[in-house]
Amino acid sequence: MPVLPRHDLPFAPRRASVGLFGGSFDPAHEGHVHVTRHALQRLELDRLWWLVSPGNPLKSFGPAPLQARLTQARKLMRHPRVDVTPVESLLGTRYTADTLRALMHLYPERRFVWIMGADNLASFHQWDNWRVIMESLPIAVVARPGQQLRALSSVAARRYARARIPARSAPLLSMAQAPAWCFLTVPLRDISSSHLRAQGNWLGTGHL
Ligand SMILES: Nc1ncnc2c1ncn2[C@@H]1O[C@H](COP(=O)(O)OP(=O)(O)OP(=O)(O)O)[C@@H](O)[C@H]1O
Ligand SMILES: O=C(O)c1ccc[n+]([C@@H]2O[C@H](COP(=O)([O-])O)[C@@H](O)[C@H]2O)c1
Repeated sequence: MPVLPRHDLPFAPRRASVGLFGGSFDPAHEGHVHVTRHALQRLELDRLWWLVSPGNPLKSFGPAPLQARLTQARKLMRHPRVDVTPVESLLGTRYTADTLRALMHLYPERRFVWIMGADNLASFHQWDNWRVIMESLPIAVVARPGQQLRALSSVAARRYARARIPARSAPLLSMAQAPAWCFLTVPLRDISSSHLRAQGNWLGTGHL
């Protein structure tokens, strides 16, 4: 994996709360934007970074080229507090646990929160070092159509049931000691990258 110059890493002031929203974004869509806007607001975040992944380690097929996904995602996600970044390429990491360890080392005193859709909580126990992730930083899980039951009955949700905080306390999540997680019920958006790819709307060129 190419390791790019680290001076391209995003900025966050010390003590800032920063949401980390990892994904393939192949392509990015309105569902991602929707999650981002709700997370910024409900978690009262100072910044939110999209971590456009070199490739999900659990997916057998590779995504479109990173540069094309970044270009398309940056056109779609425009917000003064959001950065769309290839952090994992810059750091040379692929697994989330490694990425988080590197970010926490590079950005001391920031309050990171991991953000993911409910489908990812359902399969979270298959991630590399998932318990280390759970115990490293607070996590916000955002509702996704058809995923609520799977997510809330998942291995991770059950194992960390006592670490769940109520949604009304979401503004406190970035200050909570891990393990701590919260399920955010938001208006549902039934949209996915796989659906857009199946429709042939995304050719992986950076344009939709
Ligand atoms: N419509 C949506 N509602 C809530 N969360 C979503 C939605 N779409 C994507 N996410 C979340 O965004 C993150 C990145 O997702 P990803 O880039 O894989 O998009 P996707 O639509 O799930 O892609 P694919 O269909 O290829 O699996 C994941 O945490 C995922 O759960
Ligand atoms: O670290 C892992 O084992 C791992 C396994 C599956 C997914 N992830 C991360 O989860 C995020 C969402 O992935 P995806 O492909 O569903 O968009 C993205 O940042 C991936 O790198 C991480």
